[in-house]
Amino acid sequence: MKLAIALAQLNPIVGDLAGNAEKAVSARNKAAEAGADLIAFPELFLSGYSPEDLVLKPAYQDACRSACEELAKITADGGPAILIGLPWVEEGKLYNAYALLEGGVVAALRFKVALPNYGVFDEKRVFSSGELSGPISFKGVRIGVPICEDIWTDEVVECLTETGAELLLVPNGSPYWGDKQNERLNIAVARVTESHLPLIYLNQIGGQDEVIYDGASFILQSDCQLAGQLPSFQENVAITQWEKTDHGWLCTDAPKHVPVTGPEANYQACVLGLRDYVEKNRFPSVILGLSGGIDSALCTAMAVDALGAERVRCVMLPYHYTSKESLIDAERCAKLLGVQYDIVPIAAGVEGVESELAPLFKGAQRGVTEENIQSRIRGVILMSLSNKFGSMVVTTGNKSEMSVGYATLYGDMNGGFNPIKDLYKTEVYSLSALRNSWKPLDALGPDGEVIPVNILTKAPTAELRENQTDQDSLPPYAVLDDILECLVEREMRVSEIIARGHVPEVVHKIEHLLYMAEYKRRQSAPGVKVTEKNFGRDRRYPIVNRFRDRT
Ligand SMILES: Nc1ncnc2c1ncn2[C@@H]1O[C@H](COP(=O)(O)OP(=O)(O)OC[C@H]2O[C@@H]([n+]3cccc(C(=O)O)c3)[C@H](O)[C@@H]2O)[C@@H](O)[C@H]1O
Ligand SMILES: Nc1ncnc2c1ncn2[C@@H]1O[C@H](COP(=O)(O)OP(=O)(O)OP(=O)(O)O)[C@@H](O)[C@H]1O
Ligand SMILES: NC(=O)CC[C@H](N)C(=O)O
Repeated sequence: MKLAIALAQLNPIVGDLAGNAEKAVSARNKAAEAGADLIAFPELFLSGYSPEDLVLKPAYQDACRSACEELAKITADGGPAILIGLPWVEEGKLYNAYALLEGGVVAALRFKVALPNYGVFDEKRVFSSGELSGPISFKGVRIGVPICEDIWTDEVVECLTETGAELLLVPNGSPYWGDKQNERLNIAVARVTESHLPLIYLNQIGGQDEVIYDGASFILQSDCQLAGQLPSFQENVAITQWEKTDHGWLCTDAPKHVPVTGPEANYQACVLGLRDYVEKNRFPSVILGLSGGIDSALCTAMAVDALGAERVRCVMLPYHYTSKESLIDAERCAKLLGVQYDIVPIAAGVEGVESELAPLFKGAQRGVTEENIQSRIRGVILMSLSNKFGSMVVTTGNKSEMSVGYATLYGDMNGGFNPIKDLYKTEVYSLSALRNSWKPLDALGPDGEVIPVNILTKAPTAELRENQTDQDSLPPYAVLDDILECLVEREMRVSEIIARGHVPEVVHKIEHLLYMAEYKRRQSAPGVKVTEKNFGRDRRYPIVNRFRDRT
């Protein structure tokens, strides 16, 4: 017996039920042409993943069900059956469901059992857990459909194996972070080893607010050999061929792409996250302040790779402290990337604000307040351009700055989305160097050097006062980033961090700054998640917090 299964690794839009159904129909048409018996879509594909609290709305639940019943009708044509995820209400309970659409009707339904409730997930908040159940029968083949988290423990697959599953097809909404693909492979290998069943791991791609899905779907034979691999960060409808042998089902043909990993994957995640945020929110274009520094240069490169140079506008906003070097570097970067570049001096704005405040500030010392006025005037100018032309402001604070509050509220923190929010400054440097020698396949920007080398080699400075460098108030970024990674990602004790060789006062100071900046992060724009613990959905700390680790 043979079976052709199409795998639709596609990019849905949350709430766009008609658009997602249309994508499903067009993928099914392709699958039909290729002679597929069945086409499978990722977790909650019809509703878009993750719908969060939207899924609690009765009107949305009804709309999802209607869209599913409409989609089912097309399967009356005898073409490929459809496996698709959607929210489903049964006896007053809301489930994360996977449906088989066959012969014009919803022929079978299975409900997710294991609801993830950690990190970026809150599924216990919105869904009821399904009962353990057996496989779906399709053309006499018993297909087990554990849904995403259902394979992260052994219980669900054990039940499917005991109830006669011949093949496992796992629909996923599995978010990207650095080493995720390895973790997925380990989990999948464990389930295959226990069950002796081949496993199809089908993930979606795309950005949904701060969370990025990288696709990278794969197929394991029952002996754990990798039988197929779909691309990372790209839509793909793959046809896979299956044959029943004496030893069970064997995948005889499937595409074998090479998955993207490491820094290249982080860069692609940032580009995809920015592109989907802009496109899915229907912005015509984006605008950034280009300072001649590395953060705004990398963000501009990412924006051009995501949207094309014609949809990216940069503005240099010089003041007295802006060096000639910055002006040259910013202009050169804009030229290399081919973006519109304007210069709008901020002196008149800054001086206007300062002179109005002069009577009130009489006798007070000049300092950070005046530095922040520069940043805020830049923010006003960028937001004015945004209002006038509809372009979204891209904000550029990296994870090191966001950690210690090294950014001005209502100033350079203005903006709608931040592609580098989860990249430490040291990674901003390494990804900038990487982009000068490589670009993603689907990048819309130019090849070769796009970030002038001088931007990579000079000392970073906010240029808010004479001869300022970031290191005046912060330890070198290599030290800062190591301490932050220990505190944020690894939740290490201060004593353990000191034992790594860091100066105690510095570690205590960074810990203090990290807690003190929580209020800023709560008001910050969302940005792409690339680590296991981002600021936003992952790391949820209180703002009022007197705890300091003195153990
Ligand atoms: N817990 C809390 N909850 C709510 N609001 C709170 C608060 N604590 C302070 N605030 C408010 O926040 C204000 C202080 O925040 P803010 O006005 O941002 O100012 P602040 O954090 O004092 O200064 C900004 C810092 O960022 C640095 N910076 C600025 C611009 C660019 C860069 C760069 O290199 O990228 C660095 C700058 O050198 C300075 O160290 C206070 O005046 C108060 O109004
Ligand atoms: N002179 C300027 N012209 C245009 N935008 C600016 C200017 N100075 C700052 N900005 C904007 O404010 C952001 C914060 O910049 P700042 O120079 O203070 O520190 P930074 O975090 O080191 O960033 P960068 O590396 O881009 O300079 C910049 O990324 C940029 O978007
Ligand atoms: N949507 C899910 O259930 C995903 C959970 C799973 N642990 C993952 O991150 O891939």
